Amino acid sequence: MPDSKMDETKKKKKKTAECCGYPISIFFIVVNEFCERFSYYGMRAVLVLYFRYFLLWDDDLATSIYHAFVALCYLTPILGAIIADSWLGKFKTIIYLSIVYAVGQVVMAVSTIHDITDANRDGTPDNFTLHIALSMLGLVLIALGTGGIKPCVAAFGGDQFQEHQSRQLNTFFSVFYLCINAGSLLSTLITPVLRAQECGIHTQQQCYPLAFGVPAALMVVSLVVFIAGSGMYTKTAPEGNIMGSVCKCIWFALNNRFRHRSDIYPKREHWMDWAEEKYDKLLIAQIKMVLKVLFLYIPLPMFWTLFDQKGSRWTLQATTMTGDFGGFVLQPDQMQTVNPILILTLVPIMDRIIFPLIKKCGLNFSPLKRMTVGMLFAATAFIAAALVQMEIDKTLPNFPSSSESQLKVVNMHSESLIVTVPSQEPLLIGSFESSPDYITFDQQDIRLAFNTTPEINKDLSLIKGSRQTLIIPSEPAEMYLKEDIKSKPKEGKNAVRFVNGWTAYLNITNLESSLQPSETSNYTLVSQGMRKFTLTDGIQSCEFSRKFGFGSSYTFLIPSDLFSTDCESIKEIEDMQPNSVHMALQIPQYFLITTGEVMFSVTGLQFSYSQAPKNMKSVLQAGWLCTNAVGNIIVLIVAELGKLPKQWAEYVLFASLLVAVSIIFSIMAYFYTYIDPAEIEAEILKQQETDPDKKKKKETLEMEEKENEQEIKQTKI
Ligand SMILES: N[C@@H](CC(=O)O)C(=O)NCC(=O)O
Repeated sequence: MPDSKMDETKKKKKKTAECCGYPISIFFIVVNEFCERFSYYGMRAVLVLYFRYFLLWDDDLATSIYHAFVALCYLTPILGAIIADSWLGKFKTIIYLSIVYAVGQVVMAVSTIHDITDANRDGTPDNFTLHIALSMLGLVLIALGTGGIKPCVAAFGGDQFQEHQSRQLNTFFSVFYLCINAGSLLSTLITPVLRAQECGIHTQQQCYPLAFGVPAALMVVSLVVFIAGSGMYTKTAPEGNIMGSVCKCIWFALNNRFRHRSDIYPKREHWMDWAEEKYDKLLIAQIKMVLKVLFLYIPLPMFWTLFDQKGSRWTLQATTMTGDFGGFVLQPDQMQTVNPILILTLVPIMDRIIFPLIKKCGLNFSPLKRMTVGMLFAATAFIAAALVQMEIDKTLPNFPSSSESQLKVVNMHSESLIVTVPSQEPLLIGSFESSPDYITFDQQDIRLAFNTTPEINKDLSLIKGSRQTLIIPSEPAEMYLKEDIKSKPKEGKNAVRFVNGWTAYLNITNLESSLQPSETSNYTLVSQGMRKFTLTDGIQSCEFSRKFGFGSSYTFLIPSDLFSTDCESIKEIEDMQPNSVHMALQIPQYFLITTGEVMFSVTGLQFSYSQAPKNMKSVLQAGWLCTNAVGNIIVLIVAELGKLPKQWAEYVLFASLLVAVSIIFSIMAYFYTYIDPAEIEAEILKQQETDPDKKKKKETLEMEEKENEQEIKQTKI
């Protein structure tokens, strides 16, 4: 850093106003972070639902685009860091990219207004392409904004502290993390509630504009708060195209090393020292510091690979559990809020009690050791998840394998039937009853015999890997196969369907279309709790109510005396039992992963700041965030493509991989020596002042740059 600039920064630092030992300016930064994280997590909480139920994408497309968006949010920090460190400085970068971010959120909110293209006023958009284009534009702007400012805000916060405030600096990173999680917790609770409201100009629909609009408003608030603190910040000036210089310097060192590969040249301590002929010692030293830390980051994505599965695999696991806590009911995706709640309690406990206690015991719990222990905690969380999975598996139905087929028989005929099934005892099925459970077949082509007069023999061709029900209507010869669901219904919902034994068509609430006599409806999904269905044939009607748990499936048989019994004669066949393992069993795994997160992530954030040279603080923060992006990409590739047949085995595999990676990381950490970048930089600057070669090197560099420029000009001519 040029001496004049360093003096300028020092002078500015002296002026910062303090409160309880902290610079007042950080108040604006943490409030800004709170609002920004509210905006980000709030939007994320309803994003998949928007894809699924507004844009009507299928599950796979919705989850892939969601993960790709999250990965992009953690890749763009590198762009933000380059802009900040080389061009605009952190302050301006945060302002400009926050504007991009807020615009993105507004575009996103606009894309969710169905009325803008709903010319026929049927409640659904007429021009999906416009909504998709707007939402993709919004998401790209959001990813650019949120990712771009992320490395700058943490580093900018760190810049507000002076040398004598190192204790407060560490506390700042913890408070910063608390704000992230307070924002995330509140928005994850609030935005789904906003979405559940109904709104619209021509027709009332789920209120996505409000669910996306509130995060957009919070982003504007975040920007205003940040600007409000403008007069109080310590702003370090950018130092020109530092990334360009870093790349050129590394390239030169590599080239020079290659040119001098013969043994006749004396070895140098570090390969970067081969840049000494041309580049400043300070720059070389700074690059060495950054490379050392980046090298250490190589194993870290594995932590995020496990951590980020709490939003996917663990939420899916929760859908196979019950969330009835007596006084309140927790939905599977709400289980994720346990993480920020635990962060809000664990960070102060760790900071105030656990870490000081460890220090008092004389143990050196250095940042890298903390991170290793954090990884091990995350691995244990996955072992806990595997144990929970084993408990769940015991209660799951016996679903068919890919080579098997399963069949159930439902008798809507007025008399009992004896059904002869290959390699089974004959089944006696009463009127309006079903066979006790699904029968599994290794073959697809089977022949069934029925004791009707005349006897019926039916050849069936079953679907491999499927569950089917053979419906025998009042006229047995017209029997037909209906495909059943073969996995737990999504999001902890319940799958229900009706078989119409009434003599006329029926309209039933929640069903897509009316049901003809003897027809079986498709499944409709209903949430947990008391649900009411109204059945009507256009003349008569009756109501049928039932309380549902989580993850069950039922076939309701409608008898011919439906209206005379006021719907009470409807018979239920339980195709899939409701979930019985309680979601509370997931708390230990959440506790372990969050403890791991506090040790790993909060420490990593501090470590990345403390070990970075002054002019590359944002770059290292970006490097740290990139580990998260790579982790997300690994989730996409490994977890989505390479599924193991047993979910618990996949959890154990991930836990083992993280243990292996943490061992490698601990070895790398053992050889890492902590540095004080400011001290090293000051030392080199001092040496350089007395170094006669320095001036010469600078002149050579300037001459080479001029020559390059001339060459470029000539080529243009
Ligand atoms: N614990 C997470 C927040 C969450 O998942 O709700 C966290 O702190 N992430 C770090 C971030 O910067 O968002």
